[in-house]
Amino acid sequence: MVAAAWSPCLPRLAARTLRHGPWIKRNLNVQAVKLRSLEDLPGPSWSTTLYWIFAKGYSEKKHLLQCLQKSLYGPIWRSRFGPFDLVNVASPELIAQVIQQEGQYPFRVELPHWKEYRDLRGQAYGLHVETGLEWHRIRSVLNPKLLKMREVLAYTPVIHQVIGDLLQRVELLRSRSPDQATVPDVAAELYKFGFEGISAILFETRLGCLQDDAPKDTLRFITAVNDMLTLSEIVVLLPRWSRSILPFWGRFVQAWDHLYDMAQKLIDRRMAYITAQVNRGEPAEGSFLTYLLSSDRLSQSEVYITVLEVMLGGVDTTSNTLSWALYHLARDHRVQDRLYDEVSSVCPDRQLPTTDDLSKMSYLKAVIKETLRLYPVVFGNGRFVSENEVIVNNYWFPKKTQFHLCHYAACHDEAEFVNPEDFVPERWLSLGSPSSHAGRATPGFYQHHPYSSIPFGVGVRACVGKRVAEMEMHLALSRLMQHYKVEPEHGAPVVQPKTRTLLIPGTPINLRFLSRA
Ligand code: HEM
Repeated sequence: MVAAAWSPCLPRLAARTLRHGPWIKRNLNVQAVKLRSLEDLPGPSWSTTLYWIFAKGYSEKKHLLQCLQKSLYGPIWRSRFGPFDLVNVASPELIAQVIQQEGQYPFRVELPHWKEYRDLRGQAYGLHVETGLEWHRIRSVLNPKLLKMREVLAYTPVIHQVIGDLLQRVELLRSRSPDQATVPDVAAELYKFGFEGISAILFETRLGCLQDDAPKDTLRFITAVNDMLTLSEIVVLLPRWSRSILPFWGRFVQAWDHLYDMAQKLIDRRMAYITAQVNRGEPAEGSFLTYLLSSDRLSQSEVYITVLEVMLGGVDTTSNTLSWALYHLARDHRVQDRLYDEVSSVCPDRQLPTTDDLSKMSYLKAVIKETLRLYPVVFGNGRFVSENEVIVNNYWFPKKTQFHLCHYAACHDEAEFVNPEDFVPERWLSLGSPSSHAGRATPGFYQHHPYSSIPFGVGVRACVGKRVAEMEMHLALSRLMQHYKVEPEHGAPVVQPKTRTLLIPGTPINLRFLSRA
């Protein structure tokens, strides 16, 4: 129903009309309509935004600020804050219109503080800071190793090993808890899982993050990621002169230094190993890093920063999504039982799921999709359309307009999803499928606009780790279900999300893992 209203034609029409100024002809029988401009957009004043962020506590609830502003101004509005002048779009139709006009080399947002740090240290810019052809060059080196299904399948054995470590870790933590079942702060444990998993793929090295005596470097890395993401939001708002008085810039630089040092150390170690192999006349065996180092398409400095950035993309995202999935499964036994039935019928007797098996687990996939709809870890994304003028919703925008894609508001919209705050994986099953739930057959329940929930983004700039993330999450969740039934801790409070660059659990999630043996 909604999908039918979505017209891919507008951007094409827009592209043609732009050359003739801010006018658009809807069809041959209708007079040309004057397009509105940036100045015509509704939106809060500077002081209102400051009031919401600092007095009303939205600084850690930016996802809810999207919903509040959408309810006040409609699906498109302008907001100004610090150095930002944003056009916010918060409906699937308008998000689609922006993405379809993003140009050949889409650009998310300028990160002057990241760029400045890289300049300070003489490092390469990397995937997030580079633009245009340079970004494309790096991305085209990564895509074959991270987005081709055949390549991603090759990472399955090592991910199974890491999941084995996770299961042992859960056992250890249960055995230490007073009720022999509770694992405190599940997100922190899954963070170590995410870190170990992505390191095993990228550095071709096991770090041992899930061991009791995890290397100190690893723990320091985890703190540095947290510091860098938190400080990044602060540093970008502060004027340069404040750096000599306030501690934030110095701490931001220190956090990046830690991250870079560790990535460099791991890559150098692996490089020494590969060089020794080659010197012995043996073929260089390995996957991701060996490919990057031997392809000669990136400089050494680019390899350091690119691997680090891919790693940063791959830790918080999968771990938080898995944490929320377990949180809801623990609270909804109907969903958990159904998931367990699916996993145990496809893989009886705790057989290790293969990727073929995963393709038969539609409910498992629906659980992850629904988790990402309720908690899109990238709750708001950006498009800085620098090459083209853009028309969205009959507004004309000049080149260099910064758009904010309000994904959280879009995927929590009642017009798009019936009872949007409920966790209902059935929404994602096809209507006719035997596993769909007849009782949910509300009109529009199974039909969503294709841009209503796009947690990984869409198009050439979409998440480069999507396939790896899905593989990790599907394998980990199916194996956790084979071993445990999860329940909330007795008297556990409701956990609300908060924003810290990403959307994350606001308080620890403690769960009871009951053995299914
Ligand atoms: C639940 C898991 C994940 C979610 C929801 C997610 C989401 C996203 C989103 C929304 C973007 C921006 C896309 C755009 O601008 O259109 C992105 C970019 C990115 N993601 Fe992910 N991601 C996840 C996991 C991963 C993993 C596992 C990796 C690493 C293997 C990764 C690496 C990256 C990188 C490097 C970028 C930047 C790509 C570029 O700028 O070209 N992500 N991700």
